Amino acid sequence: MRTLFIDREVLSYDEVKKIADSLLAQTPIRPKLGIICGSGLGALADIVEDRTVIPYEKIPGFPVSTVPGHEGKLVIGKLKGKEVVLMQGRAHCYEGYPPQKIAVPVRTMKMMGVQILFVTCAAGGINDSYQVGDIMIIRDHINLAGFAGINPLVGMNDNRFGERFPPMSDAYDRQIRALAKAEAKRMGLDPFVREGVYSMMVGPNFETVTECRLLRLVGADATGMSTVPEVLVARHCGMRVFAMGLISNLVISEYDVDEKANHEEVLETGQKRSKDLQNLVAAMVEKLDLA
Ligand SMILES: O=P(O)(O)O[C@@H]1C[C@H](O)[C@@H](CO)O1
Ligand SMILES: Nc1nc2[nH]cnc2c(=O)[nH]1
Repeated sequence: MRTLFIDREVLSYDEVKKIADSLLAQTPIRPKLGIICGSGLGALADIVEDRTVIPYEKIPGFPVSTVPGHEGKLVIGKLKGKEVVLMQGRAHCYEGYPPQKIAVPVRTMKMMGVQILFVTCAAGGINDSYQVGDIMIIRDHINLAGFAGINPLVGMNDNRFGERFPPMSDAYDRQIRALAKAEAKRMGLDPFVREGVYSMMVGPNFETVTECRLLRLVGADATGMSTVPEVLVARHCGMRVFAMGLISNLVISEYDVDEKANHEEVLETGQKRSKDLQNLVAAMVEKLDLA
């Protein structure tokens, strides 16, 4: 097969299948739902029962998280009686991983039987009406990293994973977003729940003031350093996707002010909102049809 330079990071269909089979051999659970926990949001794993926990280091081919707030464990078990596989933390491109490597856990989940993927992240609020602690249901994204060629689908395409040119106009499942809004309302969380557009920069630095202003101009409501590669790969392999970002901080969009974005605030906000996120995810999972 002709190789592009990134192909050394692309695990083949058979290699991913091998990882999935070895994980399934360690548990009686057959997950249909996958969940990825963003920065400081790993407490979602606390509501998973009957669990098998496998550190990413023990899974050959998995990218290992290196940043605080990402435990780096795969948790397989039951949530509200439904069989799930949850990633307690993720790896990011800014840690030095090519996006093709970020794709590995998502494709592994698909081969384990996952049909629906929930993705969570921490994000900086750009929309003027957003406040720290808001939960933004992601309606669409802007793949700014993709504008610079950083896209996990770049490289030879194996049609067994998915088609060469996947559409992305319907990336975020309308029905599941409606379910999230309905459940948030029922639980009285609606004053904090928004729906908006997420933009992905690679990071690891937070944005400059002018970058924030640019992002606002192009229609982004919140910005982060993850989620998009996972969503692209999940849609490529035919999963339904739901994603939400916790507005962990507000971006700095005024020149010459003293405030600065920082990772400590991101983790603190995650802790404060962790119960609400757990409850919202649990309520949604209870109602999801995972036949
Ligand atoms: O994994 P997520 O996207 O939740 O993490 C965000 C982006 C950076 O990793 C970190 C910055 O504080 O939070
Ligand atoms: N790029 C970016 N990522 C974040 N993750 C959490 N907050 C932020 C932010 O303000 N900017």
